[in-house]
Amino acid sequence: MITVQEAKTILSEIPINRRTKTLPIAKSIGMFCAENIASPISVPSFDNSAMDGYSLAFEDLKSEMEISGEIKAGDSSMNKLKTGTAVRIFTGAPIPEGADTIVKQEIVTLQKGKFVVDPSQVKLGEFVRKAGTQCQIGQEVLRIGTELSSGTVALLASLGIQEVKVYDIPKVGVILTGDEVVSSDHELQPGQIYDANGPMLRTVLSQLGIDVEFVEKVKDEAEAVENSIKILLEKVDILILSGGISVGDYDFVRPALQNLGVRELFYKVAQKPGKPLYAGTLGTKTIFALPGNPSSSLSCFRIYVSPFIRKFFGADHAFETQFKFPLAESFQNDSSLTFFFKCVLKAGEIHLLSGQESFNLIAFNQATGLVEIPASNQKEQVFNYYPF
Ligand SMILES: Nc1nc2c(c(=O)[nH]1)N[C@H]1C(S)=C(S)[C@@H](COP(=O)(O)OP(=O)(O)OC[C@H]3O[C@@H](n4cnc5c(N)ncnc54)[C@H](O)[C@@H]3O)O[C@H]1N2
Ligand code: MOO
Repeated sequence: MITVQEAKTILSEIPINRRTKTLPIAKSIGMFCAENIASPISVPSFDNSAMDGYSLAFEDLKSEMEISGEIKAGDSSMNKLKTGTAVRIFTGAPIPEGADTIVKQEIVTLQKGKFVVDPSQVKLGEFVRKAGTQCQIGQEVLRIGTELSSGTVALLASLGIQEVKVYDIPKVGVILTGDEVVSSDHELQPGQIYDANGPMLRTVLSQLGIDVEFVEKVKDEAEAVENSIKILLEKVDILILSGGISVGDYDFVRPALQNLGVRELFYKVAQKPGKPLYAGTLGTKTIFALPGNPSSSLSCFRIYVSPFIRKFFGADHAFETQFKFPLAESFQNDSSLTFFFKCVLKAGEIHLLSGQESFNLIAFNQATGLVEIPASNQKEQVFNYYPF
């Protein structure tokens, strides 16, 4: 049995053949950039005013000056300042040739059509947005591997860039096992349970932007499980199985994967829930078998599968935990397993929820995320937190 960290390391080292595609920038949020982008223009492309006010040449500044014209945003930048005068100007408008300073209108009074100011309040070069201050033509503005955000869309749009090359999302297949599991449009017969993992996996995958085209329910029979895996593996990059990975007589998933030549990366992680987690590869394909208990499935998805999918997308540090918080009340984990507890993060502290059993989903409904409590936690002050 391996540790949580060992499992993460193994998964983070699986080589990935990323595909790329080109998307309109507005559809690229959450994807990762697959190209370095240099700016095709300088921004701003011309010196312009950061304030509504008056533009002038600082060396000609006097307490009273003639106003020789007006420039508004969108006017041509070919205006030339008449020496010794001020020009009315608005935010974003091009600074006229010969001017180097903007005086904001709040400190100016107009007397008989003239501009009147206290010169001691004006600074050379103030409120001028110089050409190229955001970026120069040819300057690298986006690097490969950057996650695209609404901020990125604004940046690229400001440069006149309409499309961006990103890493493509993986094709994902899901196979549900368990003869007792039925969908919610059936009436429950004795011994049956409703399928929680199917809708849950569809939803968490769709949150990642992935359509699961192939959700199959397979019979708990060795041949059926093997066939189903074989067919689906041909179509997908990542295959997720739910259930049938433990040691019972009807747990056919692991032998089926072995028969199909899947290379086992690990089976069983020293954690609760989700101890019987399996991961393997076949060529460029990665296979996860999640333990059937819904809580174990969701927990393993969040801790291992979701980062792996994000790595496929282009997130190079997807397995690094970003958040650490203290527990509101101390908890001693005396077992040899790492616990992933459903919890609520509130005011910077983690509150553990009651009802942590693997079959119990009540706490999942209330949880904002999972907290990782390592085995024999003696000295930890803060704990890894995985938001949903
Ligand atoms: N002798 C042992 N038995 C078990 C061990 C063990 O180490 N030794 N581990 C236990 C742990 S921990 C877990 S977790 C489960 C994992 O078992 P499987 O992956 O084989 O899952 P199943 O047996 O198929 O199902 C477990 C449980 O979950 C329910 N289930 C399955 N699929 C769904 C679904 N789609 N929606 C809702 N619920 C589902 C299923 O009915 C079972 O109750 O093994 C323990 N046993
Ligand atoms: O670890 Mo199992 O996932 O406890 O129920």
